[in-house]
Amino acid sequence: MSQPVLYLKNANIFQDNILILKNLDFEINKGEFFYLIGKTGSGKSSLLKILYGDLPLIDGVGEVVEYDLPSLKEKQIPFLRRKIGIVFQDFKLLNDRSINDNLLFVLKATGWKDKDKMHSKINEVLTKVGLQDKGYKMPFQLSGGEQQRIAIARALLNDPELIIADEPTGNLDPKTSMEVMELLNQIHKSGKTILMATHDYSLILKYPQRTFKVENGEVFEVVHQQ
Ligand SMILES: Nc1ncnc2c1ncn2[C@@H]1O[C@H](COP(=O)(O)OP(=O)(O)OP(=O)(O)O)[C@@H](O)[C@H]1O
Repeated sequence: MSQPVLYLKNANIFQDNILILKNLDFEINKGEFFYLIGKTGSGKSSLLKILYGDLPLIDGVGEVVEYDLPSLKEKQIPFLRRKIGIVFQDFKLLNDRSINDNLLFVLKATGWKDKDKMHSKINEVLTKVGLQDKGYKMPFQLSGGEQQRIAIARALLNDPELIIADEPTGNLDPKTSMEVMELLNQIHKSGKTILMATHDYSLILKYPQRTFKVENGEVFEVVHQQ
């Protein structure tokens, strides 16, 4: 039987006491790949923030990777984030250190201690994204597409149950966007659950997956025409 990695029921999402999304009701099962589409300002990021604990769920019920959202405590958030890999539009790499040190920083911050295990994990995730020979470089020495692949490698470090990608191709040219999509697809095929927000319909047409649309404060599933 399929198992939900996340669900929201009767959820209303607020930013600064303003209702942004109402009556959300959806679930994502293990191994699925979902898009969240919608115009700028429609509320995609707000919805994702609820899911990774950056915004509290104050109205409605929901669970993400076995964490109950309405009762989520501040001190649980780092543990929730270990089970979720998050990829942002602007990569969010630390520019004052090498790629290896960026990855090492995350491992240490999430409780890893054994040096050999950390090095082999870094090698494993860099190999997954095809950048095993770039670990010694500084982020600014890499192209935008390479930086995003490093950000995806970073998201994989703790073997997350869910990957949340917020406009991961938003800063990339069309060709590089396709390369990042190929990589996300490959990661999906390896068994990961992915939820990706985008406003780029051409990506969805090229890589069709189940799609939720955010519009006029509501979220509903879009049925693709075959
Ligand atoms: N921290 C905040 N405080 C108050 N209002 C906010 C905050 N963040 C977002 N909003 C408002 O919430 C609404 C939804 O924003 P959100 O960032 O979720 O949209 P989005 O669909 O992700 O758009 P984008 O693609 O531009 O990020 C917008 O009207 C925005 O102005």
